Amino acid sequence: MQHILRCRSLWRASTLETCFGSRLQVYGEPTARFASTWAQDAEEANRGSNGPPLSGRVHILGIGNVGSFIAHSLAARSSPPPITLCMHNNLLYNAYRQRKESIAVSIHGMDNIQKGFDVEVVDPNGTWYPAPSKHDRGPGGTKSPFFNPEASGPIENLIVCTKAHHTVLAMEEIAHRLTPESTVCFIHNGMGVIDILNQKVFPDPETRPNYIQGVFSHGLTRKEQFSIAHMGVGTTILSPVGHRVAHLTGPDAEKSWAPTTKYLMQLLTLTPALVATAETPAGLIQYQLEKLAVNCCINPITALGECNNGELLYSFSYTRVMRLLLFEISAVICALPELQGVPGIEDRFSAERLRRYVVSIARMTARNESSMLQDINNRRTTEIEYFNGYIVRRGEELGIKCALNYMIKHLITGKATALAQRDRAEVPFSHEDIMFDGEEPQ
Ligand SMILES: CC(C)(CO)C(=O)C(=O)O
Repeated sequence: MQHILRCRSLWRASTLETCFGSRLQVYGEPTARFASTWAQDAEEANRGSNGPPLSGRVHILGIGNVGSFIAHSLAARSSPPPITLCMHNNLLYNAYRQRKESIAVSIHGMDNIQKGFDVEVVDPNGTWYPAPSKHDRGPGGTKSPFFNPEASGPIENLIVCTKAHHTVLAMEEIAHRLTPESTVCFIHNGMGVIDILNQKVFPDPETRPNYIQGVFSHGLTRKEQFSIAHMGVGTTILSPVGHRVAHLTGPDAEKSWAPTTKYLMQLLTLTPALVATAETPAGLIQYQLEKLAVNCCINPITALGECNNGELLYSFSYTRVMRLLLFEISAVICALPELQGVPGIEDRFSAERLRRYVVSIARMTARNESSMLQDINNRRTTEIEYFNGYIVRRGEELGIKCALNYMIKHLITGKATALAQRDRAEVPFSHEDIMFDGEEPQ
């Protein structure tokens, strides 16, 4: 019998299966889609539209751990699309040049290096310029991309991996290059960013780009700038979201997507290293809320207690605090208007089920320092406004008082402020921190 691989639609019964497991089936002939290149995918996504052909280029903004991993994963495909890394200053670009214009991901201690990315850098006036490649610069060539006379043009596909609190600022710098035909895929922890973005950057629904939102759960740690270690295989759950997306499932939903959205969904779900799957908007929000509950408990308690994730499980006091926070979180989630009518919500988001979920994640990541503990220790802004702050805001809308989440939010902001004040009195400002973290100290 001849065994040939054939693909299914982007939609899957369960996002817990892995990308390969679900997508490859032993059937008949290989379909064009599975065997296709990015260029064929771009052509297929554009079929039937009156617009110009798609270039298939993917821009990535926010080249931290997640952004580097996504850029690396796309470049490692058998058919890598053209990729542009968008850098927010010259220091970051120089750091990239020092890394020989490559991104390294280490898996089980073995570095896999990917090259061939294009780069654009924004100047202090907000104009983006393509950085000259190694070949264009020549020996001893110019160090600054700003010498390039040609400003960069419109963007078709943008993946934004900045942290929640940087996203609006970062988008303000690039919004003029996005059109209603563009698609922006947001991947960050926390919730509520798109609402703020719509208020501040894209108030007019007609001119706003299309959005995809992702929930990312791969375990990554940073070795150096543009060099990360992949510690645990997770998933990337994706769904087009926003006012243009029909709340349907299956091929009917795909028909309502813009060509760039179809292309980006196709490209990401067919990038093996991402283990990416397509969900409905209602499905995605449930994954986001589960992750939010984890982040509302593990992140602030470990940041206040200065302990790793596993240590939370061996303290009666910390587990009490977690339980009490989860009562409020569960009450808010179960009352959210966007979830009303979705079957099983009260069971999935009961305080007890969320507690078991949080405990399982704390156990799986026992030796990790949470991202909030790292942010606090490195004097970076925390994501608290988009974790417990989001619960408090949604609770206020629904008439549910979340006093404990409010208190936790202020304990974190208070701690960050006190540490910043202490540092200002004691430690001189260092330019190296900006260069290597890509983030300004608070
Ligand atoms: C799940 C958790 C808490 C793992 O450390 C995380 O996502 C984070 O640190 O932000």
